[in-house]
Amino acid sequence: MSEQQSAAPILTVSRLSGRIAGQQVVEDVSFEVPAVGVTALLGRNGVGKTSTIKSILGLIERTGDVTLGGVRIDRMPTHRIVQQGVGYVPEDREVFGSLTVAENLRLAERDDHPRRDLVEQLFPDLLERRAQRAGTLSGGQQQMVSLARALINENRLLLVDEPTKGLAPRIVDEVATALAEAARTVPILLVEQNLHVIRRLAERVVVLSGGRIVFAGDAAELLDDEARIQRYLGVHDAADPHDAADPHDTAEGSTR
Ligand SMILES: Nc1ncnc2c1ncn2[C@@H]1O[C@H](COP(=O)(O)OP(=O)(O)OP(=O)(O)O)[C@@H](O)[C@H]1O
Repeated sequence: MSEQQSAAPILTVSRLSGRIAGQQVVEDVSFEVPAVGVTALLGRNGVGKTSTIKSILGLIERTGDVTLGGVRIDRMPTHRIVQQGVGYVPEDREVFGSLTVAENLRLAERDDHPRRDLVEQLFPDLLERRAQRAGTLSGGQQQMVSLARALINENRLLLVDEPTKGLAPRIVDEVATALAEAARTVPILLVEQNLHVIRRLAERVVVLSGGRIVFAGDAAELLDDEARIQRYLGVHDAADPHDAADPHDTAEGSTR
């Protein structure tokens, strides 16, 4: 077992279930996230990855035990979970489109000493675009804003949901590089479909299938097993590392 995996978990999820509009979307799921590195949460479309993240955050009705650094958070409202040090980068980015990049970042600042230097170092492009309205940024740039909003505070864990979805290959690489840098400062639970990105970033993977965890362990062990990848994810680990990406990186990232 690697040193990283032997570290005490930062997040423990035990018998977690989640419901949306009375329908069970997460069923009795248990897994751990180590206190260092990237853990990828994988599974076919619609299996409940986003709903698992939302259940952890209390964004949907849930039951089960969730502990952060040994402290139960499953009875807390979302804002208290965030105050405990859980950063969230949602699937649809959710930047404020009519506000500037700088305003988006300022609104996210929670700490007395926001980590502006880190954000500027990780995302120099955002520094140049600080006066630009976020709604006019490309999808990749909006993803950087969303990541920067989570990184500006000192968090104990980041929950990052499909950060490369719909981005062009070059932008996928940039987002992956930013995540790799971020992972040096904070553990990350990452929902991601792009196997190339998972291979690059994740030390550990947790796979959801049929409502259950069917694999939890070394990323390399799963990624080197073509038959299991096909069975669990329904995809090949294709030679073209970017085959999951949309060829267009447009300014269509969601805004509000
Ligand atoms: N707001 C909602 N109302 C009703 N059903 C929902 C809602 N959101 C999600 N679901 C259902 O919950 C199930 C799990 O969805 P979820 O988005 O968690 O899956 P996922 O694994 O993240 O999928 P994907 O990889 O496609 O993003 C799906 O069957 C989905 O249709």
